[in-house]
Amino acid sequence: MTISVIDANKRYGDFAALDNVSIDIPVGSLTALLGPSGSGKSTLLRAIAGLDQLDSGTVLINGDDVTRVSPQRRDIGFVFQHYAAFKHMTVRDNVAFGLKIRKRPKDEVKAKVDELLEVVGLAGFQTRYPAQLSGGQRQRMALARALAVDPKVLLLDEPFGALDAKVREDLRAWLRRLHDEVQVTTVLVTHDQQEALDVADRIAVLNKGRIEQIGSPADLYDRPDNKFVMSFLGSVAKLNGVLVRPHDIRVGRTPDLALGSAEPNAAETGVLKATVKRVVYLGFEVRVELENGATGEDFHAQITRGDASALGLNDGDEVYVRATRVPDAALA
Ligand SMILES: Nc1ncnc2c1ncn2[C@@H]1O[C@H](COP(=O)(O)OP(=O)(O)OP(=O)(O)O)[C@@H](O)[C@H]1O
Repeated sequence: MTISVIDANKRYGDFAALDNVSIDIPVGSLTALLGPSGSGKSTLLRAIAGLDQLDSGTVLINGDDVTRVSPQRRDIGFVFQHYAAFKHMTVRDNVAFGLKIRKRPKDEVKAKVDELLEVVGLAGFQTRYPAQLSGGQRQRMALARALAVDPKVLLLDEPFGALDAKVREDLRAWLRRLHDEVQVTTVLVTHDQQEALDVADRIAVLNKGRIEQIGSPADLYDRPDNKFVMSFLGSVAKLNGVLVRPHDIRVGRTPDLALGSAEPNAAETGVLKATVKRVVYLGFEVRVELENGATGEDFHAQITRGDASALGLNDGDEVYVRATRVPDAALA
C-alpha cells in the first residue's frame, strides 16, 4: 500500500522534530529513513503508525486519510529496537498473539504461525521461550509476529540496533530476502548508512526534521543533492575545500598525473601534495591513508590493487593526488 505523508509538522516546545515533511512511499518498496540521531526519523515513523499525533499534516495509506485513525485500525505491523516479547509465552504463542485476539480459527492460526516461523527461519523453535533465543532470533520472532496479521505496512524502528555487527549483517540480508518474498510495503528507521544502502530500495535522508533527499541508494551515493547527503552516505575527503569520494581520487608519484586527462571536474580540486601514512590491503581494493600537505588533514584514497602495486607505495612517501570526479553537490 502506498503511504503518503503530506506537510507533516511536529513540535516539542520550540523544537521542530518534523518541519514540513512530505514523502511518498511506493507500494511494495523497502524504504529506509536515514539520518543522524535526533533528525526526526522515529517521529516520522510513529506518525505513520499513528502512535503520535501530528500538529499538522496528513497521513494517507493507500489513499485513505488515516491521520486521525487509531494505530490498531491502520493495519500496521511494528517492530522496535528493543522488542518486548511476552516472556511467559512460547515462540508459537508470541507469534500467534495478534491472530488469537482477532479470534481466528485454531487450525488457521497454527498453519499461519508454522508458515511464518518457516519464513523467518525459526521452524522447530515453536515451543521455546524468548529467553531461550539469541537476540537475532528474538528479532526474527518479532518480525514474524508483526507479519502474522497480514499488515498492509511494516514499520521497523532500528530493529537490529541492539545486535552485534555480524548478526546485523545476516539479518539485513535476511530482511531483504523476506521482503522480496512477502512484498509488504516496509519502512525501516536506521542511523546506519551501510544498513540503508545494503537493504533499502529507496532512502530518505533526514536532517533536523527535514528531508534532504529521497532516492535510490545509487542516486544518493552518486548524485547527492547537497553536501550533507554526500557526507552522510559514504566517506568523503576534502581536497581544496571540495568533497570527493575516496575512490574518485587518483594517486601519483608526480604532479603531472593530472595532465592529459579527459575526465570532467578534474580541475576542481587541482593537484595536491600528500604524504602516505599507511597502505591497507582490503582485498580487491587498497586504502591509502594520506595527510594533506597543505592543511595537515587526514583523508584516504581507495585505489585498485593493480594501481597500488604499480605505484609501490610506502609509508612516508610523498605523492600527488587529485579528484577524477566531483559530484555537483560538492561544489554547491
Ligand atoms: N516526547 C518528546 N518530548 C520532547 N522531545 C522529543 C520527544 N520525542 C522526540 N523528541 C525530540 O525530537 C527530536 C527527534 O526525535 P526522533 O526520535 O524522531 O529522532 P531520531 O532521528 O529517531 O533519533 P534517534 O536515531 O536518536 O532515535 C529529538 O531531538 C528528540 O529529542
